[in-house]
Amino acid sequence: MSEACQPVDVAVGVLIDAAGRFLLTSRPAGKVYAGYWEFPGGKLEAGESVEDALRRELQEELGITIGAVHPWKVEMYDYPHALVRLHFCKVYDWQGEFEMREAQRMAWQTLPVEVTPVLPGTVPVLRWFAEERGFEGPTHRG
Ligand SMILES: Nc1nc2c([nH]c(=O)n2[C@H]2C[C@H](O)[C@@H](COP(=O)(O)OP(=O)(O)OP(=O)(O)O)O2)c(=O)[nH]1
Repeated sequence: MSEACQPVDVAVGVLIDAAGRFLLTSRPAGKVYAGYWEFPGGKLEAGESVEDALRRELQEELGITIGAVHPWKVEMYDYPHALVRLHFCKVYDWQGEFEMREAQRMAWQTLPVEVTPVLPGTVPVLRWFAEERGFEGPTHRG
């Protein structure tokens, strides 16, 4: 029971390209919410900072080396499987070719997001983008 109350810290990368599009990736088979679209990232390992974890995860999952990490917002989300604390960071530069090392899919998106379904814990980010960009209307389908 006590484990369920302890939040799991997750580093999440919001990659933004020169055209203002952001990168979503689908969750691989075998994970909870497989097939749902999210921003790439993963859990912090013991002793890791958010930035360290993000660099490691994006290298492992996407094969890219990221440049500066800009912390954006922190959001808690209470799933049936876990309470997560999501550390969303903006990233504007990276090196290397994208490789989907976990057989995920990737999609550069703008508002409204076309891919579906979107992970519940990802939806707030789309609202923040909408506020920043003066976008009105639904941010995603479904
Ligand atoms: N990467 C990512 N995770 C998110 C987002 N929104 C959201 O609620 N989450 C949740 C889903 C999961 O419960 C958790 C991330 O854990 P994960 O299982 O993907 O992390 P991981 O890659 O370290 O996985 P593993 O090594 O334990 O298999 O955060 C998001 O936008 N991106």
